[in-house]
Amino acid sequence: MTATAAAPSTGAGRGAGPAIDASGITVRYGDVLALEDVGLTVGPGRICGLLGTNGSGKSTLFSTLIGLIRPRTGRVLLHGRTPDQARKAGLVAYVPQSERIDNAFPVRVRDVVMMGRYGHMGPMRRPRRADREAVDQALDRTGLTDLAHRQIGALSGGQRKRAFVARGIAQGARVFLLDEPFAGVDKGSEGTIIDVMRRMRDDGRTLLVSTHDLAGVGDFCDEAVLLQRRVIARGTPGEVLTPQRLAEAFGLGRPDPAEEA
Ligand SMILES: Nc1ncnc2c1ncn2[C@@H]1O[C@H](COP(=O)(O)OP(=O)(O)OP(=O)(O)O)[C@@H](O)[C@H]1O
Repeated sequence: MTATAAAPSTGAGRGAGPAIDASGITVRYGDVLALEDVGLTVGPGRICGLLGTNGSGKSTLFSTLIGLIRPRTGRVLLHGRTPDQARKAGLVAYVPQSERIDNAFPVRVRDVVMMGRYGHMGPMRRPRRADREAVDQALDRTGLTDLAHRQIGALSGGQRKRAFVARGIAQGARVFLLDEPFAGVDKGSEGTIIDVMRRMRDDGRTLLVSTHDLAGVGDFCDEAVLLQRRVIARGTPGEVLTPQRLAEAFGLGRPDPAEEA
């Protein structure tokens, strides 16, 4: 499946073309075909669920969207910019499954969120009032104001995820790529993360969220993509999460050495 063609644009707000526009993406790791002709278009202010079994290519797609992997074929535009341009402009934030943070590392939540402002500061990285205000707003948006002075290592997994989302908000990112935000968090934290995501969408930000939580997808996603090396289905959660399509995705999830060659 390929993406809807759209004229590149330089804007990053609502109504300025797709926030995420990828087409014809093929990625190989040696002999392993990880993504094949993948297309994805997500409009501004939308939450899109990225669904697929282990090994279906979700992390590879994230890495491609953020420019860490150069696809063999295909094209990615984020708000009309290449991944490198979008990253340099701070337009995109990637929240991986587990941040490599040493729990004993003495850094407060507020410091982590302030890191999102580094691109806005001079070489001395001395925060100005605008930086402090952006951090306060991001902490508020993610419900972390009361934990701002807590050590990052003293947070729960869900709170830590919110701290990294807050860093992206402070940075001014418009596109968020969230890799398994619910992994290892309890139901209460999951609800809080969903509230945060909805608020971000209401602010006009765009979220691509990989998840195994198929039951919850209809609750918080406007649209969904079912990935199994290729795009098997995309549309509303109701259109995508049909028993037949899920069976297809999970059936295709079994290794097929002949196809991987
Ligand atoms: N560095 C690598 N070298 C070789 N093969 C890789 C590499 N990274 C991923 N793969 C393979 O590419 C395919 C897609 O992997 P990817 O990590 O993108 O899947 P995923 O959907 O994110 O999986 P999970 O849900 O387990 O995180 C898999 O077959 C995987 O084994």
